[in-house]
Amino acid sequence: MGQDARQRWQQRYEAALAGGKVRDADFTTLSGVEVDPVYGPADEASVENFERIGYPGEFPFTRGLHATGYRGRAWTIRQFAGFGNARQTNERYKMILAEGGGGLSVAFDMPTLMGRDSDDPRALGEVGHCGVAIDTAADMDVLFDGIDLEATTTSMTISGPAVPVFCMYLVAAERQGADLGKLNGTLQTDIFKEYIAQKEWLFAPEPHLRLIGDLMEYCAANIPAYKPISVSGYHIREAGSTAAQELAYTLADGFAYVELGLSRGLDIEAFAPGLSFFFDAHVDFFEEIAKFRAARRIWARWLRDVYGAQTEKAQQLRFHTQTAGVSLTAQQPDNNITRTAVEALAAILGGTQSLHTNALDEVLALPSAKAAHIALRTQQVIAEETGVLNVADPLGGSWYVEALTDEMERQAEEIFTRIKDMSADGTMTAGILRGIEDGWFTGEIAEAAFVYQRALEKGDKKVVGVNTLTGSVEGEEPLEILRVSHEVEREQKAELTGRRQDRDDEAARAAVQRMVEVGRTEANMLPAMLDAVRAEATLGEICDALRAEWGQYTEPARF
Ligand SMILES: C[C@H](C(=O)O)C(=O)SCCNC(=O)CCNC(=O)[C@H](O)C(C)(C)COP(=O)(O)OP(=O)(O)OC[C@H]1O[C@@H](n2cnc3c(N)ncnc32)[C@H](O)[C@@H]1OP(=O)(O)O
Repeated sequence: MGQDARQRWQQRYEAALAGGKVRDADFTTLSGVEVDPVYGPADEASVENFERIGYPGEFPFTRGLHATGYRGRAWTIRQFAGFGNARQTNERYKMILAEGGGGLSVAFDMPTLMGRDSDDPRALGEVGHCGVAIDTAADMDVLFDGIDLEATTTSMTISGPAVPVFCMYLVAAERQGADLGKLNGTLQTDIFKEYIAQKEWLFAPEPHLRLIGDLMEYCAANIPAYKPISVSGYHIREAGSTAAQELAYTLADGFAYVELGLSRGLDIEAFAPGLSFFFDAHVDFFEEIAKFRAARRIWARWLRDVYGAQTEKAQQLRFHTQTAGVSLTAQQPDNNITRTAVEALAAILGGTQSLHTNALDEVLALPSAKAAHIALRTQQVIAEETGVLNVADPLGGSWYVEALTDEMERQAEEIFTRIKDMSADGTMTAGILRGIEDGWFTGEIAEAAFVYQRALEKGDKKVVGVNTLTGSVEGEEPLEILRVSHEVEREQKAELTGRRQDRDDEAARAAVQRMVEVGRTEANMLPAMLDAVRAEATLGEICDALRAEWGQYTEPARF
């Protein structure tokens, strides 16, 4: 790379400028000082292994994906939201978009996340509580009523029943008259992290991975901009892992999806850009920034050197970030605004593409409208007032941040080796599946959580309001909590009964049966699943049919 990395960056930047890809905005400090779009060493040769750092927009992307950084485009403000029924959530989305939110992010309720209908006895008491209840494509129509799906990028956080829910989304877009090939958005789909940390699975890994393979194939062929998998470290971290474990397990899961795509004969240049990532931004500011920078570098290196991706688009790690829910405290909850702001800043300085900031009351309940508003404004204050959009990777070259980035990478590589050592056939996939079966991941995470908890109890690590500076704060008012009425459940069940009555029942059942039959062949299941959804088959009916066919997953017991 040598001395001319800066020149290559300059050419890229100028090309972007000439192409109108740099926003027309004020890029000076508050006091009016002109600042460059990026900074680097005067003499690249004087920095050991400078090519591991480089410039933004160039392999290995340690300093970011784009030569222009946030001067080209700021991160997407994507607030995760959903509660009650589709109508209530639609109103919240319209509020988010009207207030400057850049994209949507759907939170589903627990029955939906588990592939159960709202009238399933197991859903009792849960309908609409931790997210929105979606039973059929008609609910999706209401969820996105008045929101142009072709023009809005939407993320859907669902993994077990991701594929049928995605089919409902496509059908809703189809009914809006959207060109499906132009849709852009993200589906979580990451089943590995369910087995490792979150535990919202439906079937055993094997049939599940087949379905995910079908989804990858379908999207790469038909909806090129869509990201069918959001490989998620967030839940691994929230379960108690360290930053390096979060990084390594997540990237290893990502490698396994690459292996899945390759095993299906898909073109890595076409499907790798559809793998996006989702990380936690915890409260240790510098460690988190280092983690994000290391993530980009490791991914680019492995995609190029191990899996043979040639194009930059296929080597680039794109990620969404959510501030750390586990860092929030029920004690002195107003302090959560401060924690969230610091964590958001870490994500931004780490070069995130998309960001959710938690509401101060999320430790207690779903966000109230006021708390959701403050969380949104937190991102906007950072974006509009602090100057962070002016300079790409402003901490690049900091001795501390570079050393910590190297350390994150070293630890992650060590973990990859341990996972590979568990693999019977040398693939990352076999190592991960073995680690899941043996409870290795859950054991490692539990151990890390234990070490941190002990440090908290000894007072080596501190949390304000919890183990230091405790007690009530003068003038603090009790929080107003959002409560979802049980009425929602009654209404949603009545709605579902009505839909079952209105549809051609025979046609819906036959379509589900056809989908099951396609599943017995090697053909892609998505077209048949789409037909079932068009016939208003419910999520529970589709998932039950697949559960009956493939069996349910039970976690191996571990003591
Ligand atoms: C905890 C909770 C739970 O479990 O309960 C959860 O899981 S919540 C989980 C919630 N999950 C999420 O919200 C996941 C969100 N994920 C995403 O939005 C995506 O996967 C993402 C991370 C790739 C971000 O996508 P995005 O569309 O918002 O942002 P992008 O950065 O891709 O930007 C959009 C377009 O602008 C382009 N672009 C961006 N910046 C620049 C620049 N400086 N110069 C030139 N072009 C640029 C990109 O290449 C892209 O174009 P082009 O498209 O042409 O390349």
